[in-house]
Amino acid sequence: MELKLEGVSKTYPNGTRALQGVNLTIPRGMFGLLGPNGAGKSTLMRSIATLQDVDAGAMTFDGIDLRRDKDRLREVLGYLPQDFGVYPKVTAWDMLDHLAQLKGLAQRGPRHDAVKALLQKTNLWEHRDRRLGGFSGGMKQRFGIAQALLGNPKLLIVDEPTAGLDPAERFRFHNLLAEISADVVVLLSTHIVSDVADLCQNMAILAHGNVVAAGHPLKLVESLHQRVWKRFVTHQEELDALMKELEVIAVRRVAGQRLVHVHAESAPAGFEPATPDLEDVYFHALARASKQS
Ligand SMILES: Nc1ncnc2c1ncn2[C@@H]1O[C@H](COP(=O)(O)OP(=O)(O)OP(=O)(O)O)[C@@H](O)[C@H]1O
Repeated sequence: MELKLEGVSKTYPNGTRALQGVNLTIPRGMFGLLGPNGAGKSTLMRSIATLQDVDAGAMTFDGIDLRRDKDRLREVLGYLPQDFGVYPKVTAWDMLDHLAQLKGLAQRGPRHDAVKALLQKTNLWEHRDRRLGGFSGGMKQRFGIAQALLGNPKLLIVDEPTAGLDPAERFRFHNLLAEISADVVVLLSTHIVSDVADLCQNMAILAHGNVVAAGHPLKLVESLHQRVWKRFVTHQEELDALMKELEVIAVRRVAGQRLVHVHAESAPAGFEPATPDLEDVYFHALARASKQS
């Protein structure tokens, strides 16, 4: 069971090339799709969710041709969109029950069993009679996952689900996704690097509609071993000079100071070795991509 994308391209009518020949193989488990704003993540998510058409390329999931058999894909798809809205005056139970009916769960008994199981799974059972308008951001996102899981999907797409969640809610949401991903393909789109570092067995980085890096997060980090160097800088002029001379991949704030990470085959003067992490992989891939474009 895998999702396969080959040469997927999409240009909007205004000429924006949102996807430029995307090739990806996405196996069972959590797959993280990282990219900055405008990289094309949502375009790709909506296209896989059969909500919009691509111009070229092939997309298949478990023997289903996504471009031809949209209805078959929808039967096995769960989708939590980026802008998931809820009816504020409706209770969690009533809303999920209604959505379950729309999903085709016609018989009351089995439907109620499914609704109950999903509210329990997402830790919302005790809040079932509360109106959705009173839910916190994290509770709304967990409700979003409950509705996406109706009908036991085999492919679950979640688009930027943790934006705006506090650390405790994010942690809870991560645990929920990790639990679900044992049985299904979960495609998580995000611009938060630590979401992918914490959760995903496989990942890709998208920039300007292109896949600029893909693989196992730890292997990608390993590929930068002894190639990332760090140094604190105090003055802007120092930083400007480094930017000109070296391949600066990130400037972070650490305890109020600026810490520069550069990519180089050996230590530049004044730099010491840094232990690379997924942020280095991400910024290095983006820097390489913007140089090439
Ligand atoms: N309906 C549209 N018409 C024209 N251009 C669009 C449309 N939707 C998206 N775009 C453009 O396509 C590119 C990719 O957008 P997309 O929303 O897929 O990126 P993203 O990676 O999901 O970014 P974000 O995190 O900001 O949602 C951007 O340049 C965006 O402005």
